Amino acid sequence: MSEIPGVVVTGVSGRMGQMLAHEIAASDKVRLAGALEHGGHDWIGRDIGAAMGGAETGVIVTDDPAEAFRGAAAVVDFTAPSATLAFAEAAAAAGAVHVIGTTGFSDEQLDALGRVAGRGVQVRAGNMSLGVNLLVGLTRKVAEALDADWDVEVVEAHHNRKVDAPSGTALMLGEAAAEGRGVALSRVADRGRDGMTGARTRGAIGFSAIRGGDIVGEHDVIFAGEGERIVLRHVATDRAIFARGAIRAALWGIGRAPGAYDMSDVLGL
Ligand SMILES: NC(=O)C1=CN([C@@H]2O[C@H](COP(=O)(O)OP(=O)(O)OC[C@H]3O[C@@H](n4cnc5c(N)ncnc54)[C@H](OP(=O)(O)O)[C@@H]3O)[C@@H](O)[C@H]2O)C=CC1
Ligand SMILES: O=C(O)C1=N[C@H](C(=O)O)C[C@H](O)C1
Repeated sequence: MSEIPGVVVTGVSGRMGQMLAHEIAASDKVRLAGALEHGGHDWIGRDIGAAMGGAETGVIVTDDPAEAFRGAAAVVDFTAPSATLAFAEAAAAAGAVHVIGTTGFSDEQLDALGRVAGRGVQVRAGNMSLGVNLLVGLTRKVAEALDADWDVEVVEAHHNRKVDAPSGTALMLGEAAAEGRGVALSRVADRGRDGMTGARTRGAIGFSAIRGGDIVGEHDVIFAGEGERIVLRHVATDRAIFARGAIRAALWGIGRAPGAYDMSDVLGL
């Protein structure tokens, strides 16, 4: 019988890190093989189960990626762009699948990640949930069917600790709308209205971000026409949906050829 694949969680004290550690512990398909935090974090050297306020697991939190990734089948990473770039190199060197949930990358950082994908398996998505990835397909389809008389607006809402905007999900949805219209998002995105902006540009894809309280993640894609409006909506109420998607991506990536994949590959959409 083959061994259950070992998965390392980076940023393990974070909102997603802790959710991942719980979901992996509850899974019979993967096991927690390592837990990582940055140098100086007060969880370093502690058992991850105890640090999270539960029973000991035998997995000690470390700040050394090379040590944590050695022998692991996958690394699940929901941290910050600069940390994820370093983890990409370390995961490729260790031969581990790198599942990237981190958002907020610059174009240069995405190029750098792409270069590492020549040497390792990366599965990256701004949203790992089944619902959002279905919504991406719906958005593309609706955008294909409508012309630029229909104004596209992506509105997202998140908790007050989120540091990047627009959200990774909003950008996925904007990309899908742009693809449906056959245009490059970079040419039509309208990402920050304030003051005397002038009238809306025909064909623009607009983005708005709400930040408040403990909102897990909500996304609307609005197609606003003359006399009618279509609203496609996803509401996340539990971060477990992202963690389960990430575990599914980790299992899917094992044994694949090096390259950059996303959740549509994992889910077969
Ligand atoms: N793709 C998806 O489905 C989803 C993506 N996300 C994205 O995941 C990311 C994390 O979100 P969230 O969990 O809410 O954020 P948190 O701030 O709660 O967690 C991030 C964690 O990463 C740690 N960290 C930062 N730098 C390093 C490093 N160099 N080495 C190790 N750990 C590090 C942080 O430590 P410290 O706090 O000490 O800085 C923190 O514990 C964001 O980019 C978010 O947008 C979130 C949910 C779903
Ligand atoms: O930071 C978050 O919380 C989330 N981030 C992702 C994003 O940027 O879209 C996914 C989800 O919406 C939660």
